[in-house]
Amino acid sequence: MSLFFATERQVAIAAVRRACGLTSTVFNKLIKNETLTKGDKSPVTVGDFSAQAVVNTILSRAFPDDPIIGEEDTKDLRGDSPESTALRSRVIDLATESLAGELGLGEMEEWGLGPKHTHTPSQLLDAIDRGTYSGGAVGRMWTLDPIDGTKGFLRGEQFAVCLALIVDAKVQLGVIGCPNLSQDASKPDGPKGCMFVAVRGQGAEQMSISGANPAPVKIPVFPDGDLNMLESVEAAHSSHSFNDRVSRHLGITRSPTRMDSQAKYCALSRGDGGIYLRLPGTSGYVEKIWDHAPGSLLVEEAGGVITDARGLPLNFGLGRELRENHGVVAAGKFVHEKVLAAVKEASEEEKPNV
Ligand SMILES: Nc1ncnc2c1ncn2[C@@H]1O[C@H](COP(=O)(O)O)[C@@H](O)[C@H]1OP(=O)(O)O
Ligand SMILES: [Mg+2]
Ligand SMILES: [Mg+2]
Ligand SMILES: [Mg+2]
Repeated sequence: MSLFFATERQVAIAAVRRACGLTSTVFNKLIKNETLTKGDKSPVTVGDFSAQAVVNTILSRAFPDDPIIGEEDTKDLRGDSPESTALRSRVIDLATESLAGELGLGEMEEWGLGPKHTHTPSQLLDAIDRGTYSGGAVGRMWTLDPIDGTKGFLRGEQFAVCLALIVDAKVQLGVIGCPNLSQDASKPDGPKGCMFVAVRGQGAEQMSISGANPAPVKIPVFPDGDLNMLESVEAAHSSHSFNDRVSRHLGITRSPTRMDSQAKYCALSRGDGGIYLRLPGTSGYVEKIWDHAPGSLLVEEAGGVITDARGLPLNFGLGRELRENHGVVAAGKFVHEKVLAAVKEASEEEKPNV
């Protein structure tokens, strides 16, 4: 096997693993005033901020020249109000505790990481703000969603820690940690917590969050009548009624599986759902690159196809947003074209969706 991106893969797995551990700690201890509502009305918790501090600290030590496009920034943490001060100190404590753990990376010492190294509060806040890079079509850059599906996280349902390496607008590596996803889809009450790792040209695999039981994932060929749709829980994030219409065109009778976050891409990659469809609602929200970069590579490396609703490739080279894309259609390679045709038919019936 080619060893392209071997170090990046190892570091990204270690960083996502650490952040997954942190999110579980936060969930068990989250108190009411540790959640804020951002300008776009979406929630953000101490978990989102501290997970971004941890992942960005690890990435910046291992790859000091790589810029990072992360979802969060410290605007709400740097103020002097009692709320900001309390939030800031919780974020710093959580990140400090998480970074003090063993990372299992050979170069840890050399990079100034691991149990022997401390990080000052201002270094941790600056690490969060390493995520403010504006992106673009040229060069290496990481993109991070420290908690994708914050609403799912708060409900105790699906969420994901999502990290990808983009080089010249192409996703080369993607790691998604899903602490609440069943390791075996056929045993929903069995052990939970999986990580999905994809490297371009090297395939996709699932493992436990600790790295145990790695196994390749592949989208199966679904017999007709066995397909089903994966979609958001939040109706405001994508149109459920449009998906129903597409399902009718495809003759799908099974009810959709609703799940928060990029866990949907993970489910698709292992055949736990045949189609992921995400058409914009009416709010004018533009999708962000960190919400699709690792998931898109996972789907491709698992043998699937991903485009927008018009059949165009997702363009990760236009900055922080997928500005020129319209929705997302992901499915196995034998199904994708049929889904696009059904989306077209459905949208002709239901302007103004596409
Ligand atoms: N109005 C919106 N429309 C679409 N997606 C949104 C909107 N607000 C937030 N999101 C983002 O959509 C993703 C989750 O959607 P879903 O779970 O439905 O797939 C998350 O990345 C979430 O951000 P966040 O990372 O803050 O949770
Ligand atoms: Mg958010
Ligand atoms: Mg997020
Ligand atoms: Mg997100």
